[in-house]
Amino acid sequence: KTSKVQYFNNPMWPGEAHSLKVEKILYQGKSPYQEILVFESSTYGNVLVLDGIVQLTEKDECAYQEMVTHLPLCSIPSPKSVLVVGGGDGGVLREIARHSSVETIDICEIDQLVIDVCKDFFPQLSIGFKDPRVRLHVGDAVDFLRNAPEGKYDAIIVDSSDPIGPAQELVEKPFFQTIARALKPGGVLCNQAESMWLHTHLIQDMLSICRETFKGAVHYAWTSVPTYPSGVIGFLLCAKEGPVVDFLSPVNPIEKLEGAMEAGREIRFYNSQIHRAAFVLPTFVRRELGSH
Ligand SMILES: NCCCN[C@H]1CC[C@H](N)CC1
Repeated sequence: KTSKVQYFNNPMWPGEAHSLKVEKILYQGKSPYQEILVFESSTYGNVLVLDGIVQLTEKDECAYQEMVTHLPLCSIPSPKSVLVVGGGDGGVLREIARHSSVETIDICEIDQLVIDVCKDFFPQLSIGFKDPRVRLHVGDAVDFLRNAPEGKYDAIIVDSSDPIGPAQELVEKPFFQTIARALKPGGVLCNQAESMWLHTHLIQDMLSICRETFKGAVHYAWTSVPTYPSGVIGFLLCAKEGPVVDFLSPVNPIEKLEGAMEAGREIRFYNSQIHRAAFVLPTFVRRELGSH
């Protein structure tokens, strides 16, 4: 009756696969950048797949979108201008909207079709585009950041897919240098940074690039996302030199946020304790990443 969809038999995670039971295929298409699939799963709600890689499911997207957003934004006193790279599903925008100190939210997403498809099939995420502070730029973030004014943003969130498709350039040093230039002194970057079980070499490379590029704190953090390969995903938190940022003690705790309900849904995953816990690393990771 219903087929199983195998994912992750992909060069990013050789030798492993993860299946989700498919109730119904809702959309299949191809943009100039990637293949796009949306299906209704039997236990995780609707699922978004790009080039055969699960990007999000309705059931567990809260873990990723809330952590990738609140780890940086709760680490600085009063974020005003924020940039999202990628994030075309709108979930990160929904989370940023909870921060009433934020005045402008720029988003640079390369694929208009992802935005359109998510508006049709993921209303709980695309609600993020409704916030009046959001300014959408459809195009390549490498160009966008190269042309961005110096010192414009308090926070930049790179909500990218994996570096084997359109997101390949987003893990290279020149890109991080344009991010550092676009941040205010003491500004912060949060970058999607793959799994500690699968990609410590890639994480090491990104960490050394970030330690050279950002003179403030640089930390790896992680969280649980059951439908991502190995069930966990990481984040790189980087601070530009300037007012000191201590990622491990949130100065702007989420509990204070009055905007919680404005985003059309209360917080489901993030809290101040899980913020601190995210930076606690297993021994093999500290050894392999040269724990700082
Ligand atoms: N905004 C949806 C999350 C996009 N982030 C990536 C999805 C694919 C994963 N392998 C890595 C994170």
